[in-house]
Amino acid sequence: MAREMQGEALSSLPILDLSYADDPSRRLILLQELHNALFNVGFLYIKNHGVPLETITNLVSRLPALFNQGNDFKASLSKLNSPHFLGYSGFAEETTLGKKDLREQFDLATELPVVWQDPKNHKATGGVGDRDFTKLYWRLRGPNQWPCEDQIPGFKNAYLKYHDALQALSYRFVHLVEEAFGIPIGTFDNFFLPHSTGAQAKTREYMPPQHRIKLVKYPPSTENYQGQGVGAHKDSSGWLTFLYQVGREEGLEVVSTIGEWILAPPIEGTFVVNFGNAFEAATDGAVKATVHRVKAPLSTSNPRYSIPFFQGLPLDLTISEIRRYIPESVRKLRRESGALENHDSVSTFLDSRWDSLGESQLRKWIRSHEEVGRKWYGDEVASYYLR
Ligand SMILES: O=C(O)CCC(=O)C(=O)O
Ligand SMILES: [Fe+2]
Repeated sequence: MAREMQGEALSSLPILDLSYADDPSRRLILLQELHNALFNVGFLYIKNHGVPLETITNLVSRLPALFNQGNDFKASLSKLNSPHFLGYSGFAEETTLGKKDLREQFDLATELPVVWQDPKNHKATGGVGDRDFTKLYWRLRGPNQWPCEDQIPGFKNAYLKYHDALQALSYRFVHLVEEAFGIPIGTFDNFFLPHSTGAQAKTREYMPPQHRIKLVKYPPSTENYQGQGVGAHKDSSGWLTFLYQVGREEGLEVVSTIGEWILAPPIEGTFVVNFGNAFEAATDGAVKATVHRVKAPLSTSNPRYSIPFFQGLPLDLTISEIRRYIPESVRKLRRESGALENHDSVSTFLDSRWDSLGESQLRKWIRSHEEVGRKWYGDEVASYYLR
């Protein structure tokens, strides 16, 4: 409790109590706070979110053992084994803004089979209905690489439970966003749920998406300066992000509305929620994908662990399709407050080549893991996306 109060005092970001959603006398307060967080801040905490503490602890308690495994274990789960960019990437292997990110990570996702069809073996119309599974971006979808059960006992089960709880939370949260947008609850269900009856007439059926979860470790710095855990960025892996910050190690910072870095410290019992590039693009910038970064822990600190859940979208969905669901009353909020920011990552969606989520995701993954991209997609494809 003391910790929670300290955190709340430290952070100037809004903390929304999701239990208000079930209380008719307070629901409106929650929706007003959400409206403010969506359109004026772009970053928020949620508490009383309904994810059982045990579900979180079961996964979190296995992180030290997972990251303490030796190089052979980590190499056996390397992302290089996976055309889906799922698996381990080592310390300082990623760069943001031209600098190494001082973190290591396991990328996991919704456990799903491969759907991609190799055009060499299938006709180009080899999809189901109007879906063409020979499109290269479908190759992003596929199963996880799992550690051996005897090496990290209970890991797979703990991960799957955590995934399902976060998926459910994310869908529930999207319903609140719909309400805050003033559109019927369930409008976006078509994107997430199989055979949903959706609140609006369907344009077409989508395949429920694959969500991504990163398990991240930021070790204490070995030098006397504080390096970059991850450089300033907007999230590009999904629609909404639900971040769990483990323990008490601070480091996450967010750009405020007046352009200053503010701390987003861990607050017990909360998730941090923020919005990805696709969300910013779909709302014409009315809801911003807020820039954030993580400072590496000091040499005297403990390691910092975090678990971002990136809510996915169907790969064959386009930003123009999503825009059709966003009312003018929402989109004009941005236009009233100024011009669209010229961020490459958001304006990417304004280029018709990357308009589909699949194209933009394939581009993003190849650009951040070039070696994996070249290995599984070939030099010609990699060069196309790296241009
Ligand atoms: O580790 C964190 O707290 C944030 C990580 C993050 O922003 C990301 O991986 O996109
Ligand atoms: Fe992020």
